Amino acid sequence: MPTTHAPAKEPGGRSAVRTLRRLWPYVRPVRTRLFTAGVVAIVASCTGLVFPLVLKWMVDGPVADRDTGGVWLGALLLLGLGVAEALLFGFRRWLVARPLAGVEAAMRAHLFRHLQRVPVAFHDRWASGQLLSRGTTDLMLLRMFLAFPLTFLVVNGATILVGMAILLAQEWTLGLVLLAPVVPMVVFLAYFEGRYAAVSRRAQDQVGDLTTVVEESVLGIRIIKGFGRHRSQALAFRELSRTLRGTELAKARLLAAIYAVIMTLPELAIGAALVLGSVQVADGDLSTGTLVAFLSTALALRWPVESIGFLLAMSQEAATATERYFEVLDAEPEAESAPAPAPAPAPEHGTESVRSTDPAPGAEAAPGAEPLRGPVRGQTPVPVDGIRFHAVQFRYPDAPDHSPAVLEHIDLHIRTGETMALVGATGSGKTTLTALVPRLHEVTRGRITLDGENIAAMPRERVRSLVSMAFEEPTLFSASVGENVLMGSGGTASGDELDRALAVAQAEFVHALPQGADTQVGEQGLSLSGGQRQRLALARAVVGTPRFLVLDDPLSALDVHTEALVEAALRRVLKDTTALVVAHRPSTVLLADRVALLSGGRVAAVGTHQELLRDNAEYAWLMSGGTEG
Ligand SMILES: Nc1ncnc2c1ncn2[C@@H]1O[C@H](COP(=O)(O)OP(=O)(O)OP(=O)(O)O)[C@@H](O)[C@H]1O
Repeated sequence: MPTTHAPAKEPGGRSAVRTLRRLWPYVRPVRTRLFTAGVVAIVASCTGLVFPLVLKWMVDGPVADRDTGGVWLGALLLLGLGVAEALLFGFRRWLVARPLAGVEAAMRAHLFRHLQRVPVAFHDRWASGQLLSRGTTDLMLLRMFLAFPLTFLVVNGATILVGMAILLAQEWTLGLVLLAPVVPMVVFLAYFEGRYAAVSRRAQDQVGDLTTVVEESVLGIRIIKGFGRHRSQALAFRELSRTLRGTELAKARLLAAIYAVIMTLPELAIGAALVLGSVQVADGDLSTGTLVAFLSTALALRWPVESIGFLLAMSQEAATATERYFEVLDAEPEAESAPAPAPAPAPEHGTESVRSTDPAPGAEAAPGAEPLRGPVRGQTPVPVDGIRFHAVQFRYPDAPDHSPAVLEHIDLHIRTGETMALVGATGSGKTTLTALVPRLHEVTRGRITLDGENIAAMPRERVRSLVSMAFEEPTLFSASVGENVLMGSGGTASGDELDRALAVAQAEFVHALPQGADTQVGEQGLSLSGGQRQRLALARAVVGTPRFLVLDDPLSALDVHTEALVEAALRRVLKDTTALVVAHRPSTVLLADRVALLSGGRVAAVGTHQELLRDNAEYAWLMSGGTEG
């Protein structure tokens, strides 16, 4: 199964440090704790460097003098140091655990909020698995980075500096021998950082692709089983996991090379220092205690040095995770008022004025006149104009530059109280047109008005409180039936409203569910039948008596008997509202006062069902059961 990739950027441009700096706003609130934890860890780590000094004192003092009491004192001192070190490290962990879980939660909440605010077109472009992996795996990597590599790169760096100072102070010639590998190691690490960045980016993107396949397989399990596609699905999964495995192995090979160098060079230096030191002790130029202390300090520095490799690797992965996280957060959220679309061109011949030949209910206002009547908001009469499309053009944001627009020169007027059916062949643009009314997409040209007000200038929330929708694919959420339905009124409608909406949608089956309207519908409402889901989606659209109703083929999954019942109830609702209803069947069309025929993204004709049947061959063909344009 092909997966849609997130529009991923190649790593490069930004350095890991610059990328990671973007985490600062999230880390800022916990900076004091993080800083304190860093200081505590440095003290704990440097405590480890006192061990060799105690050893030197013991070897040159009590051990050489055969002073048992002194040896016991040294041993107690070592024990005390060990306990102090362990307690300090424990304290560090306690300091960071809770605040960093908070940072992760805040980042996740921010990501989720942002995903709700980006335009629908963003979700059309991004694979859900990519978004999921950014909200889970990547954020976990970031928490681990803040808890561990960030602190320990500083702590281990400080420990190495203090340790080197102690070594140089004890015996500077041997100290220089240990310092010798530093330059080649830095050059080597710089070279590998870029390669590791590229491969870790690839791996994290592939985790996103894999997540997408798993998600699709779980959600589409019925199709997969029904069509016996489990083998091909498993094959797609295996292919992707094999690719991911290959990338992880490439990562492991790079890490192995880094480890090999980071571990071998210091070991060689320690070996050389041991030989050189032994010669100096034999020559009497160095005390045995100093050599023991020197080598113990060098060995104590092994872990801080060796850990640099994987700490850098984890930091690089965190930088990639940060980059991936901000790729989503950098996506522009929906602007409150839409960018000004290009001015509408002069209406072409044969648009609304020509086609609206019928004397349909809710007579057309005289051009230029804006009658004030109808529904009253508070005490102020509002202009009654219904839904108007003025020379609307629409092109999907990711469509190729010179491709034709999906909708072109749309001039339509759905008068107040009128129901207009939208009929057209598959792919003619019906769903796209309906999505423009609640501003799920912004028109690229022209404008749409609700009671004379340009929706592009209205707050999006207001548009959506005026316009209610039911989509062809009825999506329900993991919540109770009642919550799903009341969502349509923004949660403000009463229990009576709920009952009314359920009655309208012929969804009284709800009362027979185990807990009535409180029954949980399960993920995506899959515990209900298709027709039941569609009726609940319809109830959600009509709850709270919306001023404007947009229904995208709302009756497609109902049996003939239920359809007739829903239609009868819907007819009552449609009387009090202004509605645009996508219809494929004559029975749905008959709910409407007038019909607009959409053909190739243009309004080809507007009239009553009878008129269009008589005058328009395409319409007659569509109503007789044709589906392809
Ligand atoms: N998110 C999208 N991005 C790009 N193009 C799209 C997108 N959604 C739909 N299209 C294209 O827009 C055109 C109109 O699609 P639309 O879904 O509006 O048609 P429709 O008339 O509702 O079809 P149907 O009756 O089959 O539901 C199609 O060519 C389709 O490929």
